Amino acid sequence: MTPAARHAAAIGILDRWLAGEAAEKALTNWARTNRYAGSGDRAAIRDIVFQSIRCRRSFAHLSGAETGRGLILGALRAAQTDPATVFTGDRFAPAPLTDAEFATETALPPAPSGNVALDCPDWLRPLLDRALGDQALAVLEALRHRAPVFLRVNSLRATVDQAVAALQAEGIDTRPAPLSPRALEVTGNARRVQTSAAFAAGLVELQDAASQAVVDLLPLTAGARVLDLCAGGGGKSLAMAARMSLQIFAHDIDAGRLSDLPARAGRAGAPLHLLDDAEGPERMAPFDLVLADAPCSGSGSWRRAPEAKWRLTAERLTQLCAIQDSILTRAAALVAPGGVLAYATCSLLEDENSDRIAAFLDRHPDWRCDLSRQFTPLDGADGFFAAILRRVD
Ligand SMILES: C[S@@+](CC[C@H](N)C(=O)[O-])C[C@H]1O[C@@H](n2cnc3c(N)ncnc32)[C@H](O)[C@@H]1O
Repeated sequence: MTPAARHAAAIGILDRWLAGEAAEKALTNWARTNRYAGSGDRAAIRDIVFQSIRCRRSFAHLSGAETGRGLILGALRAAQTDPATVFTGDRFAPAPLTDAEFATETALPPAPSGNVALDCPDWLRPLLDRALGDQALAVLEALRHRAPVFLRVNSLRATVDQAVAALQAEGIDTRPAPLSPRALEVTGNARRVQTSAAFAAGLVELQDAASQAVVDLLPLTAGARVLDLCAGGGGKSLAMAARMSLQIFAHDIDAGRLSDLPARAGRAGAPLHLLDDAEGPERMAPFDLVLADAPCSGSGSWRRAPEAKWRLTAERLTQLCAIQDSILTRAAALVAPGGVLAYATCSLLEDENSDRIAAFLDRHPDWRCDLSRQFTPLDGADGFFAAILRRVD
């Protein structure tokens, strides 16, 4: 496909996204009905679509229209690319600019500023300012760009040097990521990772470096009984299993979220025990450490999942905070005397992080917070929060 044809495809997909369809679904549907597109085309279209979603507000401003066409016209203007090279009207390319679109071409709107330039919903800005202080602008700017791809070297299968060499032999370049000793940033051929022999053999897992750093903070001791209460895909369970020999129990309110975990654990050589509803966490309690990696706004990972930035509402945030409070209360009751409750989110907002810990400590005066840490994209990876809580004897 020509670059213009890829942009034409992105316009159609963005229109469907703006009409309410999830971006992944719109991309999949497009690929199903356009089977001539190769993997390189699909990847390029996906990049155009996701970058337009990240920068929805500033791109729409630059074209004066929040439509698929408007977002792509704004993207081209932001990149200082002549729109006429894409809006050619050739076969498979977008139609030439209309008179109205061309008018904004000759009299460009003023450069975006403030929250428009930062692609930040207005209502969220005070919350981000409160959480991030003078780093807010730099973090918001970072969230306008694509995230790096990180791997975790699975020490149950390989040393870091062995994994780097195996990846290199398959043409995948990496460099150490400073946030965690087993984290690698992929610097070349990231798209080959999931089909590589190194991945199939369990040498590496895809996992954000800050997510790995959160697991590094957990005060684990060999042989401990550990519950991953909100295990989801199991990324943190697998990372804990790779740190040392533990009895790990993985649970999620949505059992479907755990469905890939047995295969992932098998590939990684990580012994995990999945807890279904019948064999629930309460029946298997107490645990030496309970990790509550709670559902959240995902504001720390808006580079990877930018739709969430525009979907989040104040009402949804209030609901999430209530869910986080109830998960913390439930988790605390599962911890053995002298044990640890670890709380984590991939959020940048204090509302979901230190405020939830403060509210928990108000409700549970017999607990104290030993440590808390906020990671932001300025640390090099996704935004994450972690707090380590202990019951006071
Ligand atoms: C942030 S994700 C977990 C990510 C996962 N720990 C990882 O590292 O890959 C949050 C998970 O919490 C689950 N969840 C939501 N409410 C829950 C609850 N009340 N109890 C347990 N899990 C819950 C969701 O289904 C979701 O899978």
